[in-house]
Amino acid sequence: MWPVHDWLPGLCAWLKETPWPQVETMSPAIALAFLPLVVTLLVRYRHYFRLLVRTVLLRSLRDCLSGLRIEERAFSYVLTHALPGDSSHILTTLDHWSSHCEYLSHMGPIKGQILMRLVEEKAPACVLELGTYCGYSTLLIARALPPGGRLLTVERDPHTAAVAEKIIRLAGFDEQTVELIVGSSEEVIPRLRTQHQLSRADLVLLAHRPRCYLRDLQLLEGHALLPAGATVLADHVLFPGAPRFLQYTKSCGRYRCRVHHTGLPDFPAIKDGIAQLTYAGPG
Ligand SMILES: C[S@@+](CC[C@H](N)C(=O)[O-])C[C@H]1O[C@@H](n2cnc3c(N)ncnc32)[C@H](O)[C@@H]1O
Repeated sequence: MWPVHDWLPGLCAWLKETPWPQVETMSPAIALAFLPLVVTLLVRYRHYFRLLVRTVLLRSLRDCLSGLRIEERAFSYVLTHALPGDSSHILTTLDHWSSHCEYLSHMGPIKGQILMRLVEEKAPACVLELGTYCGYSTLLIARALPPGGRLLTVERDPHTAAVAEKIIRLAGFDEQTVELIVGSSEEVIPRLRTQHQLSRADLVLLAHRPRCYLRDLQLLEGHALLPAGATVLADHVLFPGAPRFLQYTKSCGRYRCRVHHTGLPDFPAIKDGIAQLTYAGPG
């Protein structure tokens, strides 16, 4: 799940560009004159308001009413509707729940296709994912791994990780194939070699917090965990956006970069992108 403070600034950026009048000094007649502007903004940014309502207001209301977190509600739905051992069915069940019941901040099927296609094409022996959430993208990667391939996935929030663990095991992946590490990326990355026997990550998915992507990419470089030719995928590089990360990867001369343009799941009008980088080595 994206913390509100990650994406709300992006939403507000457009509104900030508008020169708002000094309300306290305004007469009602002038205030009324601004009504068309307010209506125009509401219409123009309706998709962002709808997203705000679904991801913050309705979610908080349901959390209060049910006493459960959204991840736990998603898991209950999966348990009662999906076929155990069938990762494809679990993925479509999560998509269905997100579209028809409650909006889940997962990767969704369109970006999911890009991710799966790349994993199949690159056939990585070791994959590292930062930001497991409910395990949606984890299942996509695990399904596409070559025989003997290994996936390490890192989730900071222990409650979310507990749900992801159950979904991953329900789909039939054992701990040899998919290892879930509970902890924050900046603490886990330096311990990957010694505590988790990961000497290189052939493919990395950054899906945790766009504002941490640059720091964590540099940590991976610094700990020599990226072999030359490694693929790094970074989700949400356009919304909420990771401008410093994109600028670094384009200007440092060690990455080939391409952005796949997509929309958010169920909000195609909100433009987003997934960056695909190829690491050339320390140079
Ligand atoms: C947008 S969700 C990931 C969605 C997931 N990849 C999917 O498609 O289902 C982001 C997740 O990253 C986790 N997270 C945020 N910062 C993190 C960090 N520094 N290290 C590890 N996990 C983090 C959040 O708790 C959240 O569960």
